Amino acid sequence: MSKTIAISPGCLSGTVIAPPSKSAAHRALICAALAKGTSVISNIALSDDISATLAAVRMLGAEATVSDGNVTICSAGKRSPFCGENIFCNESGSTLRFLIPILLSFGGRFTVSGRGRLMQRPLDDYFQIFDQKGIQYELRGDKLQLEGTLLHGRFSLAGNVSSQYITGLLFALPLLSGDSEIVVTTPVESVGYIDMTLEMMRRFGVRVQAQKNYRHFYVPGNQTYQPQNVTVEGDYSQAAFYLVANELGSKVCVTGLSESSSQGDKEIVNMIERLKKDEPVHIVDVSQVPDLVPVLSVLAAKAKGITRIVGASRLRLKESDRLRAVCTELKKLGVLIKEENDALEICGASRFFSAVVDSHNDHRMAMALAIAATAAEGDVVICGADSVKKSYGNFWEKFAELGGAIHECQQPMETCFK
Ligand SMILES: O=C(O)C1=C[C@@H](OP(=O)(O)O)[C@@H](O)[C@H](O)C1
Ligand SMILES: C=C(OP(=O)(O)O)C(=O)O
Repeated sequence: MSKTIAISPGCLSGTVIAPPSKSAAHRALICAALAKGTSVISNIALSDDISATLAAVRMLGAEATVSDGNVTICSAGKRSPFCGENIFCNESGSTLRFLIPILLSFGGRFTVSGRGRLMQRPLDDYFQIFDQKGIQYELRGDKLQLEGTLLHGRFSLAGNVSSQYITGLLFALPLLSGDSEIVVTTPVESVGYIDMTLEMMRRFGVRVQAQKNYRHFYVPGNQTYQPQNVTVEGDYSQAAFYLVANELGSKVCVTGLSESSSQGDKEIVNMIERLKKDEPVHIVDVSQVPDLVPVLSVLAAKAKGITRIVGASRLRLKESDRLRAVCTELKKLGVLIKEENDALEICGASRFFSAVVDSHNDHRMAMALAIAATAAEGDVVICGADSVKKSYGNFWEKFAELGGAIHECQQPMETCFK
């Protein structure tokens, strides 16, 4: 049975260390697995997504030992072709899309699988590449069977569905026996994530030339990842929950964030400043920072004026259809909000009423609703609250440590209201 949590209104206060960046952790673990030698990746939190990548790293042939938030990875940097292995990615889009080209660089026959919504999230740009490159594939339910070997050459794909395809190719192509290029056929969204990939690859000694505003990448082949020790920096997309809570009256000091970070989600700091301005309409383009939308919507509901969150079409392709989920759940709290194809329009100065809301099995929804609950006028009950473990396993413990008034509910739901 999934967890249901009731939250009584009240501000949070205290200090919290931003959890390690999930995006940086995926990248560091993968680069370490591709390097020949020993790398130590420090400040790792074993969320479900990172655990999935860690398991995949072991399937790449690396030994990985976890101790006290540090992962020591000892790898030969390569493995023999696969013969029927299954790589389970749980619900992690990053794990799935980053790993597919890497696994194909070793070649053979294997399955990648997932659960929840994962295998329904788009893979079409990869399928088009497979059709062109003679890689066999069959998607059946939660399992994708693959057979073939990735060869160097020219790869073209769209830039507005998921940057994770580009990251996956960038990781794999330097391992191939000749040079490659990636041609991106539409303007690139989520550029900050590509920067994080290129930065991590540079740290592991691998070079790529990004050209024409990320529409073209030249990737020399025959490169070798060099082992590296990396400390994963704090996560701005998670810090965003506390930073927004502060705008709703809380006093949380978030430590462990790097001001020089290449995380696109650092933009939350500027977005908060913009929404403080007394303007009738705020237009916020989220095409580079999709993960901020659930909590940004909570902020917009309390800001002055109307906020239009635009450039948000890919939000429908995440753990939930996040445009539908945000709209449905904020409406239950009493917010005037409208969903469009690729946008949300939110009326500010809203009151949040007592309600039973649902996370849609989406960690960022659960956490955004928890922040809304701190400023509500009565208890808010969140169903599917354990979805937070996808990215932030101890979110509820931290929330309680900061003074969040939560209690776990037993069914039936009415017992949740005190
Ligand atoms: O590369 C990454 O680490 C990520 C890229 C983004 O996905 P898209 O590029 O598919 O928008 C983001 O939503 C996801 O949480 C993490
Ligand atoms: C979309 C997310 O992750 P992923 O794509 O890796 O599942 C997320 O963390 O919000």
